[in-house]
Amino acid sequence: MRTSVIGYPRVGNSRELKFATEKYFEGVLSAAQLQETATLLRNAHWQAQFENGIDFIPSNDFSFYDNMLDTAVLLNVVPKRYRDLRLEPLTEYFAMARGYQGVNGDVKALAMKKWFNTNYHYIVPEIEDDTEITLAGTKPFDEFLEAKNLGIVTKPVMIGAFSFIKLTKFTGRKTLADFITDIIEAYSKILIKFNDLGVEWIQFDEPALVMDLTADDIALLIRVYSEILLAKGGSKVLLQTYFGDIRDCYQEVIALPFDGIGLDFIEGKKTLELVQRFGFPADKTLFAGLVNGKNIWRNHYEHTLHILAELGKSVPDIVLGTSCSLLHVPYTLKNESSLSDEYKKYFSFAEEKLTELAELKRISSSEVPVKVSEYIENSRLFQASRFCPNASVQSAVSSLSPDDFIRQPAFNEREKIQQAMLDLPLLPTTTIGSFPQTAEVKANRANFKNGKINLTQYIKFNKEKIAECVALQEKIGLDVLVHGEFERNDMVEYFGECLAGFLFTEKAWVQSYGTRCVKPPIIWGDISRSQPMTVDYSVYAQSLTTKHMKGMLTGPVTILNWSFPREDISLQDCAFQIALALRDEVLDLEANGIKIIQIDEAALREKLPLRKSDWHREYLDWAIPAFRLVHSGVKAQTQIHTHMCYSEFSDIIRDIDNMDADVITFEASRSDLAIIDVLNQCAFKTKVGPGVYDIHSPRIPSTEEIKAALSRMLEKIPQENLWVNPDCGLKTRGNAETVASLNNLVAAAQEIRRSLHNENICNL
Ligand SMILES: Nc1nc2c(c(=O)[nH]1)N[C@@H](CNc1ccc(C(=O)N[C@@H](CCC(=O)N[C@@H](CCC(=O)N[C@@H](CCC(=O)O)C(=O)O)C(=O)O)C(=O)O)cc1)CN2
Ligand code: MET
Ligand SMILES: [Zn+2]
Repeated sequence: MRTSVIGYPRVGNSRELKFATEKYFEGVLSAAQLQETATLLRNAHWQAQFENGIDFIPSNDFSFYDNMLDTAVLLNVVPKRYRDLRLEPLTEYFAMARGYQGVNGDVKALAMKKWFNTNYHYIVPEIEDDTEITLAGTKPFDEFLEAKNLGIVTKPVMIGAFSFIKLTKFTGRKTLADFITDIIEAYSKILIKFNDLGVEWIQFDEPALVMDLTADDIALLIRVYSEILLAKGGSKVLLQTYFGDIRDCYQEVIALPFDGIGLDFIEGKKTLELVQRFGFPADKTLFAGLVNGKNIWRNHYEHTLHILAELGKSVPDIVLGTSCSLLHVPYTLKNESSLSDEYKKYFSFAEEKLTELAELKRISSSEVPVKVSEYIENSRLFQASRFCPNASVQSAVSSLSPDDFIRQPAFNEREKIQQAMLDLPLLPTTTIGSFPQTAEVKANRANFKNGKINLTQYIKFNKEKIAECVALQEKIGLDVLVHGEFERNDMVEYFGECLAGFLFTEKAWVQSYGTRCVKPPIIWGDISRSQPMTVDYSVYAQSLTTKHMKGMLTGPVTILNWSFPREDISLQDCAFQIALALRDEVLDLEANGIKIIQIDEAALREKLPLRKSDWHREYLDWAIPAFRLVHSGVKAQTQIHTHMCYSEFSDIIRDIDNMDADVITFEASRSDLAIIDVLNQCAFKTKVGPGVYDIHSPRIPSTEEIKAALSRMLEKIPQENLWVNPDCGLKTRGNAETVASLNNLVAAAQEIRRSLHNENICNL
């Protein structure tokens, strides 16, 4: 049996790519130096896979920012506004990813969206009417040759044409029909080029096939591949799917002239059934995704070998692989020196997953698999229960009643009470919570962790930063203030560290977007709160100002979705455990005089099942109640805010309203305010702060630009319901651009307020 990896992490075992790229952005490293780091990383990643005897090692999975963006650039899908900047190729590439503000012009970044149900984000390509789609680059070919020169034969991977089309925006009058021939031709040229290079296998990633597909989608899939595959020559083509099963197109896919088909047996609930029911062609290779590419738990060999045996009954040629790219897991447990082996033996990061593939290959080739020592050792891990339960947490969850999920009084009644109590101006201005996590803020935390400073010194520094931040916000003229989140490494990891039931890693970084990484905590046991987590800092911040200070918490669904969850209890139970812990925190904040409390549910949309039929039953029916459980105990006077990143929620807008928050802020600027129409159509009751500028870019928005955004919002949103705020937290930004942007935001709000005031008087 052979083994395959769909994709490998690229940020570097010690985040080398992140640091090099950020230094390149600062002008400290040259493009050539950045390229050198990239080369070293690619080599190291191929080497690690080679040493584990992986038979199908990916190339072209490397990216300086994102693979969708790479594909767009390769296909010449570069919008005119970036081409007009006349920049060097690498600078133009980063201008699309992050925006550009410099001597050559001022252009916003392309939109960024969640990559299916992961915390990774991709750049949304834009095809304009005059876009000339053609093969315009050499990256996949160069990287194949680079590996070949090291003596490693790789399987180049590309985002497949179907997924590329589905995730790309057509911005002009023309539609897909006007471009399809060119897209097919460009992909055909890619195949011809691979064929010329003597590539044995090419992998086309088609995760979009696990979504609900229409008849038109299926027709498109068939057309695209019937034509592209005519060009494959001697090379073999693997159609790789992941993040679910391909129930809507399985029969069509197996009838197409692919040489291999990659299926996900982890998230694909129906994958095994599909293969058994409809069969698998004898002339094709099945790439069976059985080593989980998303979780960090050891693979259960007995289970995996059982599925392989089942498949073996009807499929002659099977390659064992990962269920998706390993991009979504950290590099290696070898970096973890504090975590005890008692825990570590249950975990498997990317490198350990390579070992698992190697071990499974060895075991399955043995005469008596159950006698192989690795098999025996693995079985032992799964025999005993490893969790130590917390009876009081479990009983609190099981005794929840429907009333615990309902806040009283109803929205309309408390809206009036809050209006009188809070005395806010029209179009109140606020921020999402975090202020820049500057080098000194990170260094303070690093020094405390390394024992260079003590707890008192650590807290003193954070309080000084809070005081500066409050003074700054007052100077800028914001209405509702925040403490700035200087004590938080990350909005999820911080709460994980405060709550019982979580485990932590030191270096287990996973890429989220561009150079930004997260270190998801691991849920090990039942979750509980042993002491207040945010009250001291919030109360201190409130003591410095007469304006309202927002308490700031991360919601239960987001904490769960951005952690590595345990797999022995349901996600619902886990979310309710977290919700109960946060509920106590909310009540403590309220009891200590905090009048506005924000409970971020940044990741609520992320784990919405990819298929509509699963949305409510499998997810929303517990996720929305988990949020409600956190805030249902507060008084009418207390205003509950929530925040969601990426406003891809038009299709679940009712559920969002049903979270029953008083105010929601969300990302809107980078997706062109598209959500505003939806809010209007569905008579959304919650007050809204659609972000007026993009914080993922260092670009400073002008006052005029923000005023234009607000004017557009006011066409659809009643003025008394509108808040003014950036898209998301400011932690990734620098101080200078933050102050400039917020000054413009407040100026824009004040000007619009004045014109509304005059209008309101005229209307009297
Ligand atoms: N979990 C999560 N997912 C999310 C978001 C989020 O905020 N959190 N936001 C959305 C966008 N995604 C984002 C993901 C990461 C970051 C981000 O800023 N990450 C930071 C790391 C944040 C962090 O954990 N910082 C730690 C560790 C900092 C660090 O690198 N320390 C150095 C040493 C200290 C120094 O730099 O001086 C080290 O460990 O080597 C801290 O501050 O304590 C980064 O990549 O740079 C932002 C947005 C969606 N998904
Ligand atoms: C990714 S959502 C971020 C919310 C958080 N309160 C912050 O401002 O950083
Ligand atoms: Zn956000």
